[in-house]
Amino acid sequence: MITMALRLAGKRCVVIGGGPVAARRIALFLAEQAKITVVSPRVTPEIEALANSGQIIWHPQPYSETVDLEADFVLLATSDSQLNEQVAQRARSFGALVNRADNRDDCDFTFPASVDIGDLQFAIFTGRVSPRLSRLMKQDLLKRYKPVADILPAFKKLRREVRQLLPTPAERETFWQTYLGEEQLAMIIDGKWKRVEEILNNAISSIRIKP
Ligand SMILES: C[C@@]1(CC(=O)O)c2cc3[nH]c(cc4nc(cc5[nH]c(cc(n2)[C@H]1CCC(=O)O)[C@@](C)(CC(=O)O)[C@@H]5CCC(=O)O)C(CC(=O)O)=C4CCC(=O)O)c(CCC(=O)O)c3CC(=O)O
Ligand SMILES: NC(=O)C1=CN([C@@H]2O[C@H](COP(=O)(O)OP(=O)(O)OC[C@H]3O[C@@H](n4cnc5c(N)ncnc54)[C@H](O)[C@@H]3O)[C@@H](O)[C@H]2O)C=CC1
Repeated sequence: MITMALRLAGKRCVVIGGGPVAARRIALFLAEQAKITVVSPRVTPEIEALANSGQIIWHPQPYSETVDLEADFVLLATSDSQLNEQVAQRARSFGALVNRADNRDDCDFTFPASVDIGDLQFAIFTGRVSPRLSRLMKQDLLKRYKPVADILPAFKKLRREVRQLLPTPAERETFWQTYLGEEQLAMIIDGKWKRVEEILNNAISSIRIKP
C-alpha cells in the first residue's frame, strides 16, 4: 500500500450522499481545490452552505443512471449499501477511483484520520481495522505533539542558520545527529524547548567562533 499526499487542484470529484461522512470528506477535497459535485436528496447544513456560496455543485436528487460519473474520484457515502455497490461498479467503468464509506473491502483508496497542528501533519491508518481507534489516537497526538508544532517557526530559523554555517550536507547531518536526539524530542514534548534551543544556539555559536 502506498500512502501519499495528493495534489487535487482541478480534479473532478463526485460525491453520492450528503450526510456527516460525506461532509467530512468534501471539506478535505475542497481544501485541495478539487471540483466537487454532490448528488443527494438531503444534505447537511455545511454542505448546503457550500452549495449556496458556489463552492461546490449540489444536485438535490437521488442517484440515477443519468448522473455523470466521469470523474477522477467518486465518493459513495449513502446509507444504502446496495446502491453504493452498484454505483461503485459504474464509476470504475469510467475510470474513477472509488471510496465507499460502508465497505472497507470495496475501496480503491481510504481516508486516514488526519491531524494538522500548524505545519505538523499526521495521517493515521489502522489497516482499515478501527476508525474509532484512529479518532482516539488523533486526539492523543494533538495533545502530545502540540509543543512540537509550536516550536517549528523557531526551529526553522535555527535550521537556516546551520545551513548557512555548515557548507556540506554531511556536516549538517552530523550536527543534527549530535545535538538533536530522542532526549531532545522528549524535552520539547515536555515543554522544555527553551533548554533545547539554548543547547542548539550554543552549538551554533561554537561553530561561528571556530577559525
Ligand atoms: C476503511 C475506511 C474507508 C473509508 O471510509 O475511507 C473506513 C470504513 C468504515 N468506517 C466505519 C465506521 C466509522 N468510521 C469512523 C470514523 C472515521 N473513519 C475513517 C476512515 C475509514 N473508515 C477508512 C479506514 C481508515 C483506517 O485505516 O483506519 C476516518 C479515519 C477518516 C474519515 O472518515 O474522514 C474517520 C475518523 C475521523 C477523524 O478523523 O476524527 C467512526 C468513528 C466516528 O465517527 O467517531 C466509525 C464508527 C465506529 C467504528 O466502526 O469504528 C465503517 C462501518 C460503517 C457501518 O458500521 O455501517 C466502515 C466500513 C467498513 O469498515 O467496512
Ligand atoms: N467511513 C466512515 O468514516 C463511516 C462510514 N459510515 C457509513 O457511511 C454511511 C453514511 O454515513 P452518514 O453520512 O453518517 O449517513 P447519513 O444517513 O447521515 O447520510 C446518508 C446520506 O445519503 C443520502 N442518500 C440516501 N439515499 C440516497 C440516494 N438514493 N441517492 C443519493 N443520496 C442518497 C441521504 O440523503 C443522506 O444525505 C453509513 O450508512 C455507514 O454505512 C458511518 C460512519 C463513519
